[in-house]
Amino acid sequence: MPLATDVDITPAGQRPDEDPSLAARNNGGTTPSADPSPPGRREALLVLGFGGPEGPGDVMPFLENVTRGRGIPPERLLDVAEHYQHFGGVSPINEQNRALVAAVEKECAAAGIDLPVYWGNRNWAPYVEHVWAQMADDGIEHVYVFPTSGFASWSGCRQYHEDVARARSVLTGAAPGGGPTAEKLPHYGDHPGFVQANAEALAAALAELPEELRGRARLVATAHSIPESMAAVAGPTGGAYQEELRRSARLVVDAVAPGREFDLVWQSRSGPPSVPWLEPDVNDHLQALAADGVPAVVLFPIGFVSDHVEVVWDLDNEARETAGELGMAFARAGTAGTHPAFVGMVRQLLEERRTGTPPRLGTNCPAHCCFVAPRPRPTA
Ligand SMILES: CC1=C(CCC(=O)O)c2cc3nc(cc4[nH]c(cc5[nH]c(cc1n2)c(C)c5CCC(=O)O)c(CCC(=O)O)c4C)C(CCC(=O)O)=C3C
Ligand SMILES: [Fe+2]
Repeated sequence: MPLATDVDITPAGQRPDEDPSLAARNNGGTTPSADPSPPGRREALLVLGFGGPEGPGDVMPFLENVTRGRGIPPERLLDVAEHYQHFGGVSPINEQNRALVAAVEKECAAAGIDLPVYWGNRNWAPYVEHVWAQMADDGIEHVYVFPTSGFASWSGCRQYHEDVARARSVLTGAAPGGGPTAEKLPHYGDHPGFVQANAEALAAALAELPEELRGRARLVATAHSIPESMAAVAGPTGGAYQEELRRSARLVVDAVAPGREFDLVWQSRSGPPSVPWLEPDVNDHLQALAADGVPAVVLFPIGFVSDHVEVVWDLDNEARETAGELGMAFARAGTAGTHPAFVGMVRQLLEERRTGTPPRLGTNCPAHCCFVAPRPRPTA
């Protein structure tokens, strides 16, 4: 399948360019149909990930892909590059997504669903653009897109729609219509499979604490901070990022300790200090808890689906160190990963759409939903 020239000549490490007109396009071309999957249509599932570097030389080009045109200061990039270099320049995220794909393939096969599963990324190879061309080549006519993010916001939902639209827009030649049609699967932070995977992890983390501290430990959900301006427009009526995360965390805590108090705080803030992002930061929050005499904390990163760099660096190193300095006991719950309940959820979301369950939030987003205007790209 030939690709548009500007994509073909994209050097390794540089993401194929974005088409700014996509930002104004409803849904990025991923509107689901209300009908069930027609018999005989050749379909696939695409696990759409964030992407991450696979070696020291990949780190800076990866970071440039992620932050292109987003006004992130160079000092911040150098700082984050160091986090990646602590892991030899390799993010665990790609291996984790490969494992998820393998688990979902197995799950689908066991359920008698005969459908290929592909994997593509926004910010690193295999780029979604190239996987789209591959799927077109393989004769796929329709793709269900499962993003590795279950919540609203430009970063967590709309950008995945835009990734698909970009991938479709660069296809030429044999598939001038953009190759297979596409639909994104819905938000899943409140799905019983996601909740069960996180609840079991939270229970296990709580059990790591000395017994006498478990009852007094504060349960603290974390998610990626985003700019306040992005949070204000998340979802059809705004504020959906925090709302969905809070609901998800509530369901997880209730599955472990019904009605128990918890906090929702933010991690991994980026951007210049002059731009307000969601607060409090998890480290500041630990300070406040310590000042209140809280002796122990259990963090559960509800906003992420695997233990990637944001989790293993920002929580297992930075937040753990903060807690240590404050004399608080610390435990961190694992993410959904390849928990069977989470893998089963992916199959269920797919089956629901194939049998015509009405689209839910995250599938058929209205035009203004989560919309963040692209910044002008820096000129060379
Ligand atoms: C809401 C959200 C999620 C959850 C939803 C989802 O999962 O999609 C998420 C996930 C992730 N974020 C990740 C990494 C990064 N995010 C960055 C920057 C940013 N994230 C943002 C938001 C989010 N990010 C925002 C608003 C920015 C500022 C730039 C912009 O306005 O777009 C930067 C730039 C450097 C910096 O941190 O400043 C990096 C390196 C990784 C990969 C980890 C690995 O490699 O293991 C993952 C899964
Ligand atoms: Fe991020």
